[in-house]
Amino acid sequence: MSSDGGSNNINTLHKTQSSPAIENAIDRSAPNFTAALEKDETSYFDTNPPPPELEEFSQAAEAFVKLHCEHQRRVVLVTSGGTTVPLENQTVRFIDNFSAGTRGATSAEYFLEAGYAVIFLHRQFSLLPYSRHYSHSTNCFLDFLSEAAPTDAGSRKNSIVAREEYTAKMLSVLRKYKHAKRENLLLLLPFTTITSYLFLLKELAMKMRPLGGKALFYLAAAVSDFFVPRERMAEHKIQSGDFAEKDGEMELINPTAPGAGKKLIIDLDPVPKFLKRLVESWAPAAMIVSFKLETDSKLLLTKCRLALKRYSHHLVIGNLLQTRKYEVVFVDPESNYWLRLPQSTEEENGGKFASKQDSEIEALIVPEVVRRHGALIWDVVAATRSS
Ligand SMILES: CC(C)(COP(=O)(O)O)[C@@H](O)C(=O)NCCC(=O)N[C@@H](CSSC[C@H](N)C(=O)O)C(=O)O
Repeated sequence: MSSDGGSNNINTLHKTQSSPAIENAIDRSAPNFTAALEKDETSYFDTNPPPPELEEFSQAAEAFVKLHCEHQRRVVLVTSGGTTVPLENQTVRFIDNFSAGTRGATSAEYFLEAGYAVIFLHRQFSLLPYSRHYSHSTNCFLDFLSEAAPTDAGSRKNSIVAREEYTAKMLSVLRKYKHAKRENLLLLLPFTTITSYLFLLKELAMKMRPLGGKALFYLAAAVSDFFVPRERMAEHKIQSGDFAEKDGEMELINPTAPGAGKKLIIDLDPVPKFLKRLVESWAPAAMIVSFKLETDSKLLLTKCRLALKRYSHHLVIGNLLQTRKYEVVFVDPESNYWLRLPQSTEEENGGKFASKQDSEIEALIVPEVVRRHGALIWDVVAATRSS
């Protein structure tokens, strides 16, 4: 990947998808993306620093799991938002993975309504359950308030109705949020970098072991596939020119030499594919659901099936970047089928324009995941009774 003055803009990439730049972007000589083995796990966690908050979050998760074990409650770890790949140790630049956090935050609300306790491992400052309705919203609540009292009766009535509708919805969200906090049903744990995410995912999985089959992993976070190993990480901000000390001052070397405004060539290593370690070692009794994000519809099903084969977990939910808000595909070892929101049109709504979809796709996704999790728990109970 190079950033040489914008020649890699989206249009150029789209027209020349098979350009040399794209072909050479990935080192095909390296072995294919294989699932991480125990040695990869040891190597990664021994050579990368844990996040400073690891111990604090581990203790919070342990207390949270203990409380819900006592209540025989199911606990879901929802991961949400994108992980970053820092380019410098004192980070000024980083590579980010796309995710607003809508999938995770919305799903967490539906899991809470289904009676789960939720550990919400999320990208810092991304959308959160309940506050998502207002925190990043484009239709700011201030738009519903007017500085001056409306003059005519009609405007007065519309303004009151709008305020009442808005207040009613806000009260409903507020009551659910307050209940979740009062009953300690929602634990919010933030991450930023890919390394922090992986340390926390492993630690939380270990802390969730007492739940046995009542633990569910719902991996909606957009996880980096590449990173800069510590030994190749620049300590300070990467400079576009070279500097040297002269008479106690730092001076720019050859400011006019060719290549003075140098290209930035980034050399990334693949992130070990830890999903296999989660399935086999970190959370062997839990149900594990991962999401697969693609932009090319021709690839989606194949990539979902490849993930299932590679990681041997229970379910992959596939989605396309451009349609992720209203359709997903459930892929398990036996079958695959689509869940789609009804697409409302102006006519169907009696001429009253409705948004492209009338509800949230998570209202379909989460109940189906909950059903499958219940069936899995029952299978284990039945097997235990018959043995
Ligand atoms: C990110 C979105 C699309 C939601 O978007 P927002 O609502 O805006 O937040 C989510 O639905 C999704 O596909 N999440 C998963 C995306 C992802 O990175 N999936 C990985 C697989 S799961 S991460 C697995 C990890 N790399 C490993 O193998 O260890 C992939 O597609 O490759």
